[in-house]
Amino acid sequence: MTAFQSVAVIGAGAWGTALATVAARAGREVTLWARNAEHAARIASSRDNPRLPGVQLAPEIVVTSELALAARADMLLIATPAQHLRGAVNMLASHITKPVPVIACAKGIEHGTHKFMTDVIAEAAPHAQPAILSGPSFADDVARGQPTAVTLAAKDDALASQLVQALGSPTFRPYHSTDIRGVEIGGAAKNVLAIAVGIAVGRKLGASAQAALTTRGFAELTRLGRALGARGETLTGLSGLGDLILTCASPQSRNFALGLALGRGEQPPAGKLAEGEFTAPVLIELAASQSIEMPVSEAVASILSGRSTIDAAISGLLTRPFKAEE
Ligand SMILES: NC(=O)C1=CN([C@@H]2O[C@H](COP(=O)(O)OP(=O)(O)OC[C@H]3O[C@@H](n4cnc5c(N)ncnc54)[C@H](O)[C@@H]3O)[C@@H](O)[C@H]2O)C=CC1
Ligand SMILES: O=C(CO)COP(=O)(O)O
Repeated sequence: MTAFQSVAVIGAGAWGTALATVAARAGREVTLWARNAEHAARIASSRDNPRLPGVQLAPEIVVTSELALAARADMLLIATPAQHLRGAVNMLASHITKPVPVIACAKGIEHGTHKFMTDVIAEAAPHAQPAILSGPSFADDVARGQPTAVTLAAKDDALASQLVQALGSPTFRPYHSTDIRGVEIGGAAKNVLAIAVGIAVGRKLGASAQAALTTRGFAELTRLGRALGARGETLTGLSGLGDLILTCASPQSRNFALGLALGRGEQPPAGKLAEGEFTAPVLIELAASQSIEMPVSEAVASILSGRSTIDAAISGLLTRPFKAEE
């Protein structure tokens, strides 16, 4: 018997919808909250969500736009885009009057503050018990019940374990951890690096370049992680290397797809959230504040901001001084 019988998912996009399905599969009572009443009513009656086409919502999932209803749950999953997480938690804060696990499911770093998602939760809802869920998991795969494994971290290991018990099932396997920061860094940085790799593939630089860029991307993710106190096993685990491998290898990733389009000189896919676009500038600010070199992420940020052309950025990376591998 789990301590967390009911689950509310805040944000009814692709990931929120997939996570609602996960929680229902694990036997929880599930509420999926959409901020738009019309959108909620449409999903509630059609049992599908245009953000996750072809996936039928289990009949027992309650879809609502009433925040008070969702906020009653034993645990809350926040599945908005990273830059909207504070707004969502601010709305919930007055309902969180006792310790309740609030799990960040977004991947990113807040603009302006350089804060990671669990820090934003702690600040916006002081009674919340912040946790983070991240790892190689496309919403579509997860919702269809394809096997996936992720990391779920909370400050308290016993709590992280209980949350894993509440959400886990044979096809969705969370591994518990207390390395919150390590999990957050992997999820945020891999999106930026996936844009870089997508650009290289779009420019037809070859499979060897794809492997080299992914690996050097991992080296810079690790450098930042170490500087911010992340554990090595987290960085090489599901939420670090695992998610980087997935996202840097598949056009199913919206970040990779954005890079691919840029590399080919095409228009990026419309209406698709690519978090790396928002994370890139804040990631390099954060790295600079720690005196950490992140040349691949820096190249992505300069291309996205128009400070550099793709060809100049590639040439800049290829003509860096030779150095020891680290
Ligand atoms: N789609 C995926 O495969 C995965 C996505 N994620 C992460 O989940 C987060 C959300 O991504 P998706 O669901 O894919 O994006 P999406 O674009 O499909 O959906 C985002 C949803 O958030 C809602 N939203 C925006 N601001 C809100 C607010 N203030 N309050 C409540 N709802 C709000 C939007 O209406 C939309 O329904 C991102 O950080 C992404 O990196 C993580 C793992 C997998
Ligand atoms: O985070 C994800 C997979 O783990 C989803 O990747 P994209 O946001 O690039 O689609």
